[in-house]
Amino acid sequence: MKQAGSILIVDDNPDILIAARLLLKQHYQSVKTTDNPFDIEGLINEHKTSDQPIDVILLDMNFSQDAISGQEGFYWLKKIIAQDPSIVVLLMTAYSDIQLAVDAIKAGASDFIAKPWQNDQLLAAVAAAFSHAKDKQQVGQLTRQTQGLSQALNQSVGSQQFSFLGQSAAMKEVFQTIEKAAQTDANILITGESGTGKELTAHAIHQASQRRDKTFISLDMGAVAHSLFESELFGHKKGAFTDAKTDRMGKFELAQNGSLFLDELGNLPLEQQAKLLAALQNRQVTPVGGSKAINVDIRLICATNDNLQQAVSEGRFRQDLLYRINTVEIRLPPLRERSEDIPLLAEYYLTHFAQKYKRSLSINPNDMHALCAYSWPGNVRELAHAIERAVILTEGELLDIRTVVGSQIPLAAAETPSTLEPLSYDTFDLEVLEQRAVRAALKHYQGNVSHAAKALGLTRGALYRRLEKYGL
Ligand SMILES: Nc1ncnc2c1ncn2[C@@H]1O[C@H](COP(=O)(O)OP(=O)(O)OP(=O)(O)O)[C@@H](O)[C@H]1O
Repeated sequence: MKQAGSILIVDDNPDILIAARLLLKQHYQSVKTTDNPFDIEGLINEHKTSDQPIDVILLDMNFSQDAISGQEGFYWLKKIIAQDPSIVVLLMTAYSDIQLAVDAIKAGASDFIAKPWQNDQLLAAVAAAFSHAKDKQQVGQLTRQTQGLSQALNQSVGSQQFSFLGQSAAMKEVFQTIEKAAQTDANILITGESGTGKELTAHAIHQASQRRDKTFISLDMGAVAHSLFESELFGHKKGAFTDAKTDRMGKFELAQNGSLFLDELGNLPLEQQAKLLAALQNRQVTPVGGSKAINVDIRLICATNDNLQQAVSEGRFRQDLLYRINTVEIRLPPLRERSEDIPLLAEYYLTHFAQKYKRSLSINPNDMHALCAYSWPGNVRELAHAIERAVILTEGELLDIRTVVGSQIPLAAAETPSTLEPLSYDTFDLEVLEQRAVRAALKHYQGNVSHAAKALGLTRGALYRRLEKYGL
């Protein structure tokens, strides 16, 4: 059986080309020949975009008639190495000269063959060249992976990992789903408003999975220029576009055997959505400017604060891609719907930032109620930032909540239901009055369903049913 691999033979003597080709063709899948060294560059490029990039070149050292210095061989050898350092070059000359051989190897050739050759000698030299080529390709692949990983690492320095906390029923359900889904290789879609902890959830899934010892790679689609999506996801080959100075691995390859987290997925343009879908279906990616598909084994975790179902109905997102990525969906509730978590989070971030800024601070219980009553439109991120700001600005030992979100927090509001707007009695229709009470409570508690429900003497579920009933 022929071995996979591609050889190019360059010699100005047609007899040599025919003899070498006939011999090597019996052993290798692709053997090309040329008598003109000026063709080399074009042939390398042509093969790069086909399925069989050239692995080994057998290169004559002298092309002009009677030339014996070998200088031409050295010239073309250097050009080949500059164009594609992963190609292995075997030099050939009719003038066996030990000094030439040493110089050729110093200049980057893998070996040297004297013409006329013994067939078994040539075959042994070519086999060694192929094994050298394989090593070089692996080293190149590992170098690119290391470069990509250190780049990804640099990007994540600064984005500190916090504990993932929650004691509300909603968050307990989220934690349970994470545990269950992490055991499988299912694609997971995390939805939720900004700052609700989607990125923390993605890390938690990776950590709870069998892939925890492999890489976790994330890509913020919101921060990538449209023209670069494909290259960021699938990588690119050198020269694929103006700025592609070297081969570069995409995030799929970097996440090989690990987890790939695509944040802000709703930003992906339709054209790239089709390519992402194909990559997920085939479990293969093809770098931009390349032709060889690479097998990938990743768990995909996506996050969005967009409503993707609505994006589908508006034609901004592909239905088939949505089906592919949301095998399991985890919805992170906004903080205002789980105010039971606020004391835990506030204490956690207070301890963290007090330690960071070397302060000793506590929160007044009344102020904790105020924090719970506030609607936190920026969710946990806003709460964490607010606590940090307050730790920095507070002068005494009690955290100064006013500095946290200024006048936005209705201090002690949770304790003064008398401040609710009075109901008007132009009717005694209980349904109308109930509707007004619901509206007033929601307005007063700035949309915080838990607090409004408590003030109305309802469970949250009962309040939700009324919201639905009255179309609120
Ligand atoms: N349950 C939680 N426990 C502790 N910290 C949390 C929790 N949820 C979120 N945070 C903190 O809030 C900040 C925002 O979280 P994260 O980046 O995961 O949110 P996100 O939903 O991905 O936001 P965005 O959509 O804006 O990217 C982070 O500092 C994170 O540590």
